[in-house]
Amino acid sequence: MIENRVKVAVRVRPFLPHDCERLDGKRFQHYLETCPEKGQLIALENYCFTFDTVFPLDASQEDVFNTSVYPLLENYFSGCNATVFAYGQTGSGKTYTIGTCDPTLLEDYHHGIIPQAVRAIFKRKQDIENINSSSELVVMVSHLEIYREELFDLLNPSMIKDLSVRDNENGATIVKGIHKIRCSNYEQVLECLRNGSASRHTGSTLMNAHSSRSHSIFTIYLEDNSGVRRQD
Ligand SMILES: Nc1ncnc2c1ncn2[C@@H]1O[C@H](COP(=O)(O)OP(=O)(O)OP(=O)(O)O)[C@@H](O)[C@H]1O
Repeated sequence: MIENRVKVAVRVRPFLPHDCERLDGKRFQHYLETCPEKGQLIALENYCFTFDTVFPLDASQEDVFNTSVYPLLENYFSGCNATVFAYGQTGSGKTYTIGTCDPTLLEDYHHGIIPQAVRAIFKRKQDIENINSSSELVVMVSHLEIYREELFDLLNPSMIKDLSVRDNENGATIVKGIHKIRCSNYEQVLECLRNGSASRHTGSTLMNAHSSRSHSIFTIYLEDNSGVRRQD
């Protein structure tokens, strides 16, 4: 049986203090019920939907990372691409879960997918280098924003006009002209994430006072410059 390569995980964010204010004294009621054991979400007590994973309401950032993202690192270190993307209405918790907010302002417990993935990548890179001293793994990052159909290089804001989406000779879709920054440690990647996120278009919506009004793609590239194809 071929395993489905696209996996869908559902996270329902808990009620927050500002939700209570909006309810104006009315009783709390979640119209969604989660049933993590069966991977099901029940809406309005009647409609049942099944997904690869449904997280319990109290799932931590670490639970989400360990279940949905950590397993991808194995293939990532073997040279495969992996994408994690968050989809949902404004205020539903995409930014929080992906972790593009500045992690230095947050307790470790709130660190989202990107900071946790970066930590795991550098740890794994170090382990490989300890075993094999000729190993030369290079980490680079880019940060792209798509806003009103236009591309913005968040790590090089002055280069607005020169970006274009193309297929390369291997059939992969690339963003021509995007600036990649080489990073040697967790802190350097996080600085790129912080700087890029600060340049994003934001606004406020009825559901979220600090709403991202665009899509952003933070890419972590891993290059093996030792010339040896990795088997692990
Ligand atoms: N699982 C969670 N636990 C605690 N707080 C959360 C959780 N998910 C989201 N939040 C909080 O909810 C608020 C809205 O979340 P967030 O900004 O991530 O939404 P969003 O989907 O990115 O919205 P937008 O599309 O408008 O940018 C934030 O204050 C965030 O800290």
